[in-house]
Amino acid sequence: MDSSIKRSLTRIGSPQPLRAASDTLSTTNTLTPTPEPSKNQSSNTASNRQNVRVTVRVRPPNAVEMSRGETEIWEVDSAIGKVSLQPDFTERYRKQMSEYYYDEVFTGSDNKLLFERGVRETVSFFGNKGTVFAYGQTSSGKTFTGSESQPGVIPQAVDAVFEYIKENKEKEFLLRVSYMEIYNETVRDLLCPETDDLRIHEDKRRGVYVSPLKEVVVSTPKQVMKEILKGEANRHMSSTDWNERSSRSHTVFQMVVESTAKGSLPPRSSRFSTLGQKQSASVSLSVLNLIDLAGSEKAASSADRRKEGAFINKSGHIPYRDSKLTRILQNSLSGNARVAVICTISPSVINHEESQNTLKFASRIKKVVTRAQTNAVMDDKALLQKYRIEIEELKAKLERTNETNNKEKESELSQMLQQEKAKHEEEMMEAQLVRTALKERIDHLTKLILTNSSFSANAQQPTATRKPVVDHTSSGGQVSEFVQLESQIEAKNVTINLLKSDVESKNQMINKLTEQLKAANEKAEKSIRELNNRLKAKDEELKNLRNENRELKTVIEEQLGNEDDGNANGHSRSGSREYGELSKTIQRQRNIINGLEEEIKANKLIISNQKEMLHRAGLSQLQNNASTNRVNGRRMENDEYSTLTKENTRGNGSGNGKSLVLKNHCLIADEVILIFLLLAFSIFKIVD
Ligand SMILES: Nc1ncnc2c1ncn2[C@@H]1O[C@H](COP(=O)(O)OP(=O)(O)OP(=O)(O)O)[C@@H](O)[C@H]1O
Repeated sequence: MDSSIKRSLTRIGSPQPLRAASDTLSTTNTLTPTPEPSKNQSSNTASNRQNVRVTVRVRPPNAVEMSRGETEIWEVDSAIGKVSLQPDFTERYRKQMSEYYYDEVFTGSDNKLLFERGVRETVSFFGNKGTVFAYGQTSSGKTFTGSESQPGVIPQAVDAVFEYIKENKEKEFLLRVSYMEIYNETVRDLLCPETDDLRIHEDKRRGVYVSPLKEVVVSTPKQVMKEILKGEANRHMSSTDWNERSSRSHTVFQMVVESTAKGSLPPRSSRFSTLGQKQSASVSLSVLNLIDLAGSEKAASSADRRKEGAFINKSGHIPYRDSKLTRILQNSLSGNARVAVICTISPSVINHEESQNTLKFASRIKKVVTRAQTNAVMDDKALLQKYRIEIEELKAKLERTNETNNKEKESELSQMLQQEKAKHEEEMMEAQLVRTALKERIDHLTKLILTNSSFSANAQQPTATRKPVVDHTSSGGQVSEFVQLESQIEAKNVTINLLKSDVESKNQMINKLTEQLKAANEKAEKSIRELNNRLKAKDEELKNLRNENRELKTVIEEQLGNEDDGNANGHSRSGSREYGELSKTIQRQRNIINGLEEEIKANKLIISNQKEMLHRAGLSQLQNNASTNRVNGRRMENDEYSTLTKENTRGNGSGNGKSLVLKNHCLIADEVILIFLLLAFSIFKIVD
């Protein structure tokens, strides 16, 4: 357990307030000294009069004390509750008291025994207020007594509360915890340090209380310890020197236990009387205070600390009448409260004076009698009741809401159900329609598609007499027909896809051939153009020669006419020579013309041959396309292909995949033919 937690619940101030405490105690109305302190006095008194239970523990010598060889000066007799000076020291300290009696005295380290004998009764006294103090000088063993390690008093006290709750099955409980610090007369909320201005209030019902103070509802011991840790952390954060501060501040950790008999809350209907006055259930409040009082032993070290110590002295007096702590603890120290004080002392001679002061304080406080009364409250502020009432009210509200809404909900629900039903029926109808439409469509498609695979088998049968694919005579048959049709459609789709890919490859091939044909056509056109040009040139040449011939002929004829005249005039010889030359020239030209004509003829023949070649090349390609239809390695029979072609050309317009394929084939073939026709036409045009 964190030492800070231990401190928070075990640290109690030094013996210095004792003198004042005894003075104050004797003057209080609620806390009155008993005449004879004796062992177990509390249990010997009347049942409603309880002493403050005082336990004294003399711790064993610690390692330092032993190493120094310090002498132990105190003796303990647990059987009679006596703490006394060793006989060797009675003379030395003769001015001091030499023996004291308490409810319980201990030495050693048994925290369990100490709790059982010294504290449990106070903690378990439900219906009242219990306050546990630890008191002693520094290093006397307060932390050890309170710590978790053994475990100490604090965890055992918390466990005891929960044990009690567990055992009391006929009751219901609500636990809330708070943690506050009083430093320089200012109250701080350690569970909510940001809260300012915490004030002490008092009213007849609740007595003295601090507000606004955060109270955390807890349900396990672990949660309680967690809140203690949280509070300690806040205490640390608010101090630059925690040790110093802790010796000057008081802390009060408070557990409020609300309890009521199960089912004791009046029913909702009877909570209001006929006069309209609200009735309350009886809720018992138990309060357990775990107090860490400021120490004062360190304050004597300087003037300032003395001043501080004086303040603490003033605060440390029971009942702290004029201080905040006094007021806060007023309820817990008044008549119906139980107080357990654990005083710790060192065994060492060196601490003799401090130990004497502690023992004196313990003696005086032992004389205080508190009047224990059952703290039954009729308190609307009790959380348990508030929660119960809230739960009841919420239940009632829920009931009312249920009642008023039930009919509406019912009609809403039935309306919704009807709407759902109608919607469902509509959907069913739609589904049926879709199903029928699908079936019709499947039938239709099946008829169309089946033609491909069953053509060969049913080719000779008229469509009307073809065998049905499935038996439609039973509903089971319809389902299987449906399945069959679907599988057939699937198969057709596969075929269609294959055909499509085949068409694609064919298209590619045709494109390639078209490219080749185009190139060949261009080449042929070029050579034809060249030949044409040459023919034109020859024609021109021929034409010129003919003209020349004609002119020569005219000249010859003229000359022949002149020769006749010349013979008469003596020029016949020279005339016949010119004639002979002209004749030769004409002959030569005739030969040239003949040659040219031969050449033209030969060229025309070449052109004609080229046209024929191109034409044949186109046709043979087309034939190849038609005869080498292959689908994924499956050669398609020519008759099948032609059947498909025929089917396609019949043009049923159904839009099925196969028809498209066939159309595609025909289109391609048509394109090729058209190309060749255009080619041929252009060639002929050129030639012509
Ligand atoms: N009953 C005991 N049995 C064994 N050891 C003890 C006992 N009481 C105290 N001690 C040891 O003595 C030393 C001082 O005790 P502790 O820290 O509890 O004193 P304290 O009163 O809390 O001191 P402070 O006021 O300075 O915090 C510790 O080492 C502790 O373990």
